[in-house]
Amino acid sequence: MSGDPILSLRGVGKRFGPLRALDGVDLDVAPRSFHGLIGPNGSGKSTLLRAIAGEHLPDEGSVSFAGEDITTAQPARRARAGLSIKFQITAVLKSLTVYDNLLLALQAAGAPGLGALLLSRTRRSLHEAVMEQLAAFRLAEHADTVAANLSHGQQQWLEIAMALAARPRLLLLDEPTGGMSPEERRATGELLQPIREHCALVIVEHDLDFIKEFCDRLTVLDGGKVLDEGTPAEIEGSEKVQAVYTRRA
Ligand SMILES: Nc1ncnc2c1ncn2[C@@H]1O[C@H](COP(=O)(O)OP(=O)(O)OP(=O)(O)O)[C@@H](O)[C@H]1O
Repeated sequence: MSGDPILSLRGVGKRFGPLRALDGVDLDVAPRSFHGLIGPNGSGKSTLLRAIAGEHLPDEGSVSFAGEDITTAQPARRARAGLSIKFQITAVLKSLTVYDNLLLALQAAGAPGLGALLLSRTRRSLHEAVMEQLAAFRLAEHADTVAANLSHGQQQWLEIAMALAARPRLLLLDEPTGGMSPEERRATGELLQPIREHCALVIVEHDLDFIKEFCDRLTVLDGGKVLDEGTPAEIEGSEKVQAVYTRRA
């Protein structure tokens, strides 16, 4: 990898009782690169993402982000350092409009306390940023739509737009295309491309065709260990990986 990685994991382990969900995982993610985590069900992908996010602290090993050791840092400190997460569990407030959801995310990113929402001056000063971000995720024409009335795919895009509100240097996505139509899935790949200008991405996905199209590198987990790592072409040609997927198919 040329230059220092933005994210670096060494020997990360996580147990749940007797189960070793992660076992000696190493991972390096270059700045502004897209890195996919793949592997069979139960191989540890979500647990690894949660260890990076700070939702589960690892029992062993280290996690460093932008040169800072964040192995045991609270999620808020990770966010301040420039790490943002969108998980499968929705963060969208469904009774609010699309516009107000994104406004809240921008205010939470820039100003402490939600009371600022009541200040119309704050709303005005953020209007351009809200509309720009909505346009980037094909949601501008739905600004006044109540979030509950969006399609499933549009709700996912709104969540991603919200997770990007703080201009993070690394975004973590856990199966963002789950439940999407093929067209929404393709569009998601396109909508994520421009974030490369300022942000790296670590993404968990089951859809191999989707992930190999737009990730620079892939890490394959199996039984909590790294089975292989490489470019999508290298992983596609990996006999170890093929053996695991054939075994589970
Ligand atoms: N909070 C928890 N408590 C106990 N066991 C857990 C917990 N979270 C995950 N596990 C177990 O750890 C292992 C790895 O789970 P994880 O969800 O990380 O896998 P995954 O690769 O993301 O799977 P999937 O593709 O099905 O989402 C599984 O055996 C799972 O049952």
